[in-house]
Amino acid sequence: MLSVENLVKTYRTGDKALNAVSFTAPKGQVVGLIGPSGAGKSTLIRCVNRLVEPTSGKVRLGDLDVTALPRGALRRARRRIGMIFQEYALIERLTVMENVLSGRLGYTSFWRSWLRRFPPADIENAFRLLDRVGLTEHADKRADALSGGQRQRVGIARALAQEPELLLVDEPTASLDPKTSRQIMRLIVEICDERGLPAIINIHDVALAQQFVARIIGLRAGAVVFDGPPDALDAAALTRIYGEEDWTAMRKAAEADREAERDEAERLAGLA
Ligand SMILES: Nc1ncnc2c1ncn2[C@@H]1O[C@H](COP(=O)(O)OP(=O)(O)OP(=O)(O)O)[C@@H](O)[C@H]1O
Repeated sequence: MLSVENLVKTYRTGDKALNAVSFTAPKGQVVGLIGPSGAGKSTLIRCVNRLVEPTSGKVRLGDLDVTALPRGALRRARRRIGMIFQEYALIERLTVMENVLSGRLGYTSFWRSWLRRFPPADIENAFRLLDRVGLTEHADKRADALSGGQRQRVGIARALAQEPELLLVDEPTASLDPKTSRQIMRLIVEICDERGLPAIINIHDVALAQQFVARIIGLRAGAVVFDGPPDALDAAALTRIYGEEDWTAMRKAAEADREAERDEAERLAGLA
């Protein structure tokens, strides 16, 4: 379980990015983090693994107080936290398999990893993960030969190779088309459910968050102004989070995407 208590981050510039943020995420729960630009979503994700040092407050992962760890222990603790990024952060010239195995680097001795000799158990596990994300036949391809959706699948498999107890996911679909975005969101949510992994997903696309995650946290100016299931995210809640905006237009765009996908499925069914 992840527990965030009264987290505050004030940057040196005086920007108060987080203002007493508190929530807990039990095992297997995927939390969609939404909010306007500058609301503090990235800061929150980065404070959880202390890529950004919180000014005050606590982050606990199980019985581990992440905020109290000295540097060395923090490095070990970060292995327990998998990250998935918008731009995938793959090593382009390495193969899919090598990228997945790089998730094991924190666990393997320097020389073994330098010689790229990973223990057989790690390699077997990497094959299982590639199978789970649907990339078995691409294991030997270079990362730069893959499509965006395939690259994000590698990013997911690499994060899972760490055997994390928490996933932090930063805009995983921002570079993907709507259909691939839905496939990636579905995959992340299914995997978290299978593994009992809690996750926080920073996501701009409200409709996509509503479609896939069980819980949404809305941030505005560093404070939690909504915390609930997707159904409770009505116009009033959206206005609390984003201010006065035209949500009807956004919803219509999402519905148009879904309709296009249904039409395409019907067309393909007709051809079969
Ligand atoms: N390194 C930094 N130094 C100073 N201020 C920062 C820094 N990073 C972020 N901020 C400020 O903190 C606030 C929150 O920023 P943050 O990037 O966390 O928001 P966000 O919700 O992730 O935005 P976006 O959706 O645009 O990525 C903003 O006012 C931003 O200007």
